[in-house]
Amino acid sequence: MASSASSIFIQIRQQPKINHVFEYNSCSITRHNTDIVAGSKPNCRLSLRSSPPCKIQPIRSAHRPHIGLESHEEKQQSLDNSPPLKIAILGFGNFGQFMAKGIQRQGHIVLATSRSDYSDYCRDNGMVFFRNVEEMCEEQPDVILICSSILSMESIVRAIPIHKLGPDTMFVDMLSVKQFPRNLFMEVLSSKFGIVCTHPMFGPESGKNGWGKLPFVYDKVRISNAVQQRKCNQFLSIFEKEDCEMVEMSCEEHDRHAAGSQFITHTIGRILSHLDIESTPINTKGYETLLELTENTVSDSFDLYYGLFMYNMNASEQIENLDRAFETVKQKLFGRLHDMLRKQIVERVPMNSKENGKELVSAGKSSKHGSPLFLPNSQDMSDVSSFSSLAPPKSPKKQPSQTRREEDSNRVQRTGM
Ligand SMILES: O=C(O)C(=O)C[C@]1(C(=O)O)C=C[C@@H](O)C=C1
Repeated sequence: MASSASSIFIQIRQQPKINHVFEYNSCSITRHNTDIVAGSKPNCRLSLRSSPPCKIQPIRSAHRPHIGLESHEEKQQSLDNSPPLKIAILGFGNFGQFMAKGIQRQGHIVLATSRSDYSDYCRDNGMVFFRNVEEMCEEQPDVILICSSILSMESIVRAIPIHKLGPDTMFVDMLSVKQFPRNLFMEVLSSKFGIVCTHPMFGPESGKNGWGKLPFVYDKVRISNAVQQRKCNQFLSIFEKEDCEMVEMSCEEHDRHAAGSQFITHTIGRILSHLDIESTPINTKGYETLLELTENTVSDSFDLYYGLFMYNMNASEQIENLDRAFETVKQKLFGRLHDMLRKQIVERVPMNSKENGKELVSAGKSSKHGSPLFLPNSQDMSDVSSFSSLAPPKSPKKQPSQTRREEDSNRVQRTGM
């Protein structure tokens, strides 16, 4: 049972070639080769009533789908002539709604369910909202599409009344990690169901101006027959037609790449957000990029970020890599300082002079030769944490004259270098 009575207005954008007529509670939905757009200016009006249970059925079909075609054109034509998919979205937050719009733009039927009630939104946008997943599954959707957060996927999938679904139902997820949903689907679903794991590498922010050229990753994990193949092709053609860059990739490979790219990006954005970086009157382009990155990152939920970490087995390694990289950069900086310091000591500071003491090496003081020395004193240097790997740790027993720098100086003196 659909949770709420809803009206859909169908507006046809161009003169269409009619391919199919669908019936929804005795109303016909005509599908055209061009767009079918739900909106407020109706060319025809449909009433979707909640009771008796809605059934969406093709009642006339111009062409039967033909699987196993040779040419790309033929395949595309066959897909265009196939009845639209009934795509049931589980998890209808910001991301689910964003995906639903694209799915609808490509002429497919969107059913949705979520913890929160989106019946008004769905009614206004020509989609059908179900307050519970049982009723949605009674509609026998072609595709069950998981758009939930990573953290809630398992409970959502386990709650699907699988016995109500038709054979050849395709399960698709759009989570930001891939091995976890694949393994879960394989564990929970019997072999008759098809599985495609996908990841649009964009979302409501990055895809707000269109999906063209944005990567869409997919892995056809299990396709058992021609009907599933057709549904899978039809589903993927949504993104092809939106001009996404289609990337077929295994779930393992995806997770490896995503940990080193998306997870690192979100981590840097979150680190920067803790610096409270703000716009200045003299922003460089690079800084503008950082500001934008920070803003985009923190506008995503922490759950998303935590999911990228917790459910991608490569993420911990990336955190460690990041830590090491930061240490390396610090050591490069302080190491250079150390070289400079040594040079100053070797070439310009009289080693046996009292001037070698704390007063002389303070910034701005002059050496015996009259040139200023801009070096921190030994105490300051040994306080710099990264420098400590270049100099031995401070020992309370040692006198200041016994720091590594001064030991070096003494060695230089002794060897006459
Ligand atoms: O566009 C946005 O709002 C996003 O945050 C998209 C974004 C990302 O850029 O990291 C977030 C989650 C998806 O997995 C893919 C991409």
